Amino acid sequence: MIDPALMTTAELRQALPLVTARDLRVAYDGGPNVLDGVDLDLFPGEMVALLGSSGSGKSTLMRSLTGFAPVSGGQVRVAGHDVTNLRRGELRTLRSEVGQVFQQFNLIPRMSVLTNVLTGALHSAGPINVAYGFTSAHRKRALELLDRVGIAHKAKDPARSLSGGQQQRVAIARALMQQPKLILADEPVASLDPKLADSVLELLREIAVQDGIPVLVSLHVLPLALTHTDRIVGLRHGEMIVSGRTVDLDAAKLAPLYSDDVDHADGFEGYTASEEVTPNVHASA
Ligand SMILES: Nc1ncnc2c1ncn2[C@@H]1O[C@H](COP(=O)(O)OP(=O)(O)OP(=O)(O)O)[C@@H](O)[C@H]1O
Repeated sequence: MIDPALMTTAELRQALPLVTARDLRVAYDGGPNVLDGVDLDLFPGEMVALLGSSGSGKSTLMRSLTGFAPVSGGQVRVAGHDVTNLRRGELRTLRSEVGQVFQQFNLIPRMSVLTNVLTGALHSAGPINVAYGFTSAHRKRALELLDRVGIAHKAKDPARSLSGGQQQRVAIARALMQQPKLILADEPVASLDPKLADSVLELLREIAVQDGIPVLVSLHVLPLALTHTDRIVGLRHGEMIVSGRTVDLDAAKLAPLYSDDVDHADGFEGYTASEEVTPNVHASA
């Protein structure tokens, strides 16, 4: 290991996790733990897949990182915030620092693409008039981000007129508008065909690397996780039973995540990491 005293500030920043969860437990309404002793580190610049069958706790884990889950034990730190013990007003700051991308894009359909991206600024700017309250600097930045995600030419179009892949790019630009320290993407490609899914995940990975932030992405399609991420963590019944570098993992090593999931179990038969698409696995997305 390199002596920390010899590292530059930038190197130190890369080496420190932006997110740490230790022995994290979550229980809804006094029920059983749906997350049970989860440990997680997320480092700047890496794209990490979160896998697990339906109900294993993927969304709950993401919600725990933004203070939306009823944590019953353990610790969570995100970008310097102690999420389980936030000071007054700190929750808003935390949420403004975490960009979120969802399966259904969550755009305002009748508003323009540009306005949708601008709404990303509301997290830090507070309640301002959506139509007239943005500064020219906001608009300039939103247009730059649309250019970055490849759809600046659609800026004036209503969001509803865009394809699914384009809408997800708008949602990513909106998340970037927050200048996030972390991006959480909850099944961001589950509504897209495989080719668009590849391109959206490539974009997210590029952002992780170029902006030096962690991107945590939950996925249902194993080949996508094996192709597009640096690390994979996997939940089963709320416990993290897989955690490793993607290059060290394959479908066989990930199979225990889905051992009681009939759809995925079928999808593993004859699957190797080099196959681009496993129909049964895709069918369940
Ligand atoms: N608001 C809630 N109230 C009570 N139980 C909940 C709530 N949200 C989730 N759960 C339960 O917590 C467990 C984990 O759910 P979660 O949505 O985190 O799983 P998931 O892995 O994201 O599933 P999926 O892949 O289907 O989205 C499930 O048993 C679910 O029923």
